[in-house]
Amino acid sequence: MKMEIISWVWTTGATLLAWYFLLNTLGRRINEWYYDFKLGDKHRLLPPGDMGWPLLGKTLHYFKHPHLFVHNLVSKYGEIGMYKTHLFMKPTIVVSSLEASRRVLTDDKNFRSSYPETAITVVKTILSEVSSEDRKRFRRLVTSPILGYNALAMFLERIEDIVVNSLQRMANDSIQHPIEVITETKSLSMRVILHIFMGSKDQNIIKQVEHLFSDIDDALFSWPINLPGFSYYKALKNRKKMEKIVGSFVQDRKMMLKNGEVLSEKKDLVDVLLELEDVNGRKLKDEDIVDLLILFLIAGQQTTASTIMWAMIYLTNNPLVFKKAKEEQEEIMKSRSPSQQYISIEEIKKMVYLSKVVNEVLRVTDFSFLLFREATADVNINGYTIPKGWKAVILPKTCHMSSQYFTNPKNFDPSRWDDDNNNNNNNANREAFIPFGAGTRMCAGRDLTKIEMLIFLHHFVLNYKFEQINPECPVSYLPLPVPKDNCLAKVAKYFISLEIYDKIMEGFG
Ligand code: HEM
Repeated sequence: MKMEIISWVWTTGATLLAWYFLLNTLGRRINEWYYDFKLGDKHRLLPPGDMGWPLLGKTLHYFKHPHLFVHNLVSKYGEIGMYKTHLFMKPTIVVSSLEASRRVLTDDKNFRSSYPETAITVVKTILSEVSSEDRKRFRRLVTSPILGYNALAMFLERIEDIVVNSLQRMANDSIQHPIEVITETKSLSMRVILHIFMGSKDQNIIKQVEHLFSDIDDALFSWPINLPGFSYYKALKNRKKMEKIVGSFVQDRKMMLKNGEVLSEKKDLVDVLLELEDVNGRKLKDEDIVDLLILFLIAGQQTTASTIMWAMIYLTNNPLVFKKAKEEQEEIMKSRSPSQQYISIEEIKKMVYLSKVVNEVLRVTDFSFLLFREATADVNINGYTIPKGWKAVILPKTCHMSSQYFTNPKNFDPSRWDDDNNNNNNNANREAFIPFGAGTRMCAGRDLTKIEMLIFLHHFVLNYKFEQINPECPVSYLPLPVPKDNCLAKVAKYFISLEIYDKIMEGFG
């Protein structure tokens, strides 16, 4: 009897295991067979890769660890630069080589922007809706107030006030308890965008928008389920409320502009947008302005917040870099006239070393968001085909961490950006530096981000110290890379005196 039971357990176990392997192998092949069949002979020109399970594809692998997902494809199939897979319910080619990435990002004829459904519905950007030629002209118009250091000069004082208040608040709060740095930098970057857009006069609206926005942002890459309890549902509801609030704000502004109540030197971005006209004398519609604000917030808040937080971490962990950056800022302060209160554009241009720090932080930060395109025709790159209707996705970090383009890519070394770089250990290929994308869709907020970071780091290296409570804390990568404890840390101002500073640090030790 005992022998029979043992034999039964063995047989059942072995049968289950065999079924598991059979189903696993078959299940994973079904997607592949389905697309091979659909493409006919063309499937022979697909790059190698793994299509994963039907519907789900490899989406969960991407969510688990975006860089590891791409890294695993490269390790398994070799450095061929393109791999087939299935993400967000669509057949997809992951593009990893610099040449292929640039080709996809800059070829507007054969590729269109194509983000997952949730992102498109939540953002609803007018920038995607207009045709290619109109888009270029329109984009130039609406982004001109925030592109270029000279255009941004009118917002410098405002940005600096927000930065100074934010650092001061971090230091004040740190006296009581450690703070979550990412929460602070998110609030900072949101305030910068809202103040630039709406001005500081409308604190009440800014507070309401800030509150509603956090749920919109969270739902960007969620499942598109529009039912109570799901984040997508909440995001759409909040978006509607936000449209109402910002819509009535835009109406008021229109009235003020009409009555000449807005002084030209006190203009906010919304005033500039309200006055814009295209070549045919057409003005932006109110709802376009609301869409643009939401687009700027979504595209700019978390990205900048995360980069500022990582800049604090990298500078603190690299004391020699910190010292060099501080010396440069001290030099700038020495040559400033006593009556000058705010950082000027000329001073920003003198922050040469700090700009290299910003570049290096942007290079090493683990941004995990993919840039999504869809092929509008069959496209051949290096002998492989991206079939019409398939997505092509790019993870800029793959180029940034490739030793082909950056020697010792894991080293944090701003001097790799020196113009006369003789440092053979740490070199940089500028062509491969694509944190803001490339082509006609390149980030519209890149100059704003750089200026915001330079102003922040100027004050940070001159006046503050920062210490993480859990420096070894693991990182979560989506939607953006942040230590899992939200970067719990203490921030202290130098001039409290080092003695008091040490006491604060001891208190948290
Ligand atoms: C560290 C900060 C930032 C990073 C890494 C970043 C990155 C990017 C990237 C990679 C793209 C290209 C997307 C694509 O090709 O599909 C993009 C687009 C965009 N970004 Fe940023 N961004 C940052 C900050 C900002 C800020 C502060 C703003 C505005 C306030 C902004 C506004 C935009 C807009 C409007 C687009 C869409 C442009 C278009 O479709 O024409 N970004 N960003």
